[in-house]
Amino acid sequence: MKLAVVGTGYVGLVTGTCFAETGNQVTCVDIDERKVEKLNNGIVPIYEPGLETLFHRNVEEGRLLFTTNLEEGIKGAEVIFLALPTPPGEDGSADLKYILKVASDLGPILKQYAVIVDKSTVPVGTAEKVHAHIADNATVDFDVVSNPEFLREGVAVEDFMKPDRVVIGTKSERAKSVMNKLYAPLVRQGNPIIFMDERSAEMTKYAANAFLATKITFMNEIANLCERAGANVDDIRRGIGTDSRIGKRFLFAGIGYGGSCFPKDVQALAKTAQDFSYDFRVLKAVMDVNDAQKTKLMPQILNHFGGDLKGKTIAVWGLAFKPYTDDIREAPALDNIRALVEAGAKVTVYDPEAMDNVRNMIGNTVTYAHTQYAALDDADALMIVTEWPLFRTPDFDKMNLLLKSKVIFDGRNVYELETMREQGYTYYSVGREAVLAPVEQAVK
Ligand SMILES: NC(=O)c1ccc[n+]([C@@H]2O[C@H](COP(=O)([O-])OP(=O)(O)OC[C@H]3O[C@@H](n4cnc5c(N)ncnc54)[C@H](O)[C@@H]3O)[C@@H](O)[C@H]2O)c1
Ligand SMILES: O=c1ccn([C@@H]2O[C@H](COP(=O)(O)OP(=O)(O)O[C@H]3O[C@H](CO)[C@@H](O)[C@H](O)[C@H]3O)[C@@H](O)[C@H]2O)c(=O)[nH]1
Repeated sequence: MKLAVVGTGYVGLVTGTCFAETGNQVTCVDIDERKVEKLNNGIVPIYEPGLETLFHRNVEEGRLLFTTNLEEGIKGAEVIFLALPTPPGEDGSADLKYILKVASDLGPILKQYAVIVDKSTVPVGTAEKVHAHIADNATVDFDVVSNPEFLREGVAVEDFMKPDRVVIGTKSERAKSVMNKLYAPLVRQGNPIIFMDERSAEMTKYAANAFLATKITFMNEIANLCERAGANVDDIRRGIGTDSRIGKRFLFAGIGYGGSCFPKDVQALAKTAQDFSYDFRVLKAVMDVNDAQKTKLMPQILNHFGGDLKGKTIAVWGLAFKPYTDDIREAPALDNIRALVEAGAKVTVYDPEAMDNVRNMIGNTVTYAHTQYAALDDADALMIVTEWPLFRTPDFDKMNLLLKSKVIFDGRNVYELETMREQGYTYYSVGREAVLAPVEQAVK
């Protein structure tokens, strides 16, 4: 099939590349000239395991093209995906200006029937608005379909190629048959295409993200209670995750969820509820708890150093909002760096992928280390914010030589308490007892 993807951000690039991989002819359109130039020069602007290989294969074989010209990009396309940003507006609602602008632009340049697909995360009623904006000046027949995307950054290619399910919102039989044909190679593993109306599809996406954010937040609250009650949240995770009604995934307590989706989508769903005069109390609590959770280690850090971080150096391992991505949108690392600097600390950071993005955002507020160990040189403590695999099995001998004092504040429960005891560390984590090094115990 001939496809167009408008917007070559995370979702657009993965959508375009993966559909090219399943044999379609794809043209991706973006208004960002520099991005399109990079893509045309073979540079993939995001870090996503597995994407580059697919990208290069499909570009070389001529199935994946990039342009800044919308009219040229959609020429002959049977399906046009809108993978455009929907950032939070001032009131928390999803800002539809990018989508509706492209919808208006599409009207006069559509030359034959096409299925226009909302791939972006958009509030209930958006498909109708997109339809109206295109219809304003269209001369041909078209359908607007809601097809929300559930991929996770870092495993986006796998999520896209082997989706748990594909949700398609449309009442048009013609559009259904086009979408069925397009997705057939991806759902052959037995995972379903679930058809529904547009509004339900739009709401499904927000319900999924809000549910997962709530699940994490619930565990974070259990963790906070565990610390007070002397229980271990990791044991509780194993204890409840084995119940198939609860499930093992997304039960990891830590210093809050971040990223480009959960924070904005929970907020947008709360705003939708407000628009329909519904008081969605659970969502308000989720946002509140997550805001506080992000810097929950700060009181312990301040307390450990006697209330003041002046003259102290704190090493931070991990900046991306989660491992396997360079994305720092709403990353808890940023909140913690701000809090550490405000408390007077000198901060040295290391992340395998996200350093350039942080440098572009906060410049020289912090020192950037070349390796995880260089970050520890002369530091008074280590803070772990993102659970990159290389932080899990470090060379403790090396660490012990570099750190000024053996203190770790771990926001992602990367180490076993026993390991920390054996290594002689003072170790604070989330939802588990604090481990105090022998010398610390003597002081207390
Ligand atoms: N990032 C994710 O993991 C993820 C997963 C599922 C769903 N989503 C949703 O998908 C949507 C896109 O997210 P993203 O992270 O890919 O966004 P992004 O901000 O990374 O990329 C959006 C792209 O759209 C381009 N653009 C803006 N206006 C344009 C126009 N008029 N014409 C052509 N291109 C234009 C931008 O230049 C940018 O490259 C959002 O609604 C998001 O909530 C994101
Ligand atoms: O047990 C867990 C799982 C995740 N997180 C945090 O939750 C955030 C989001 O993680 P994840 O969901 O893996 O990343 P995203 O790439 O943001 O993906 C989410 O948001 C996307 C955009 O809407 C959806 O498509 C995905 O299905 C949805 O998982 C990160 O900060 C994680 O550290 C936890 O704290 N504990």
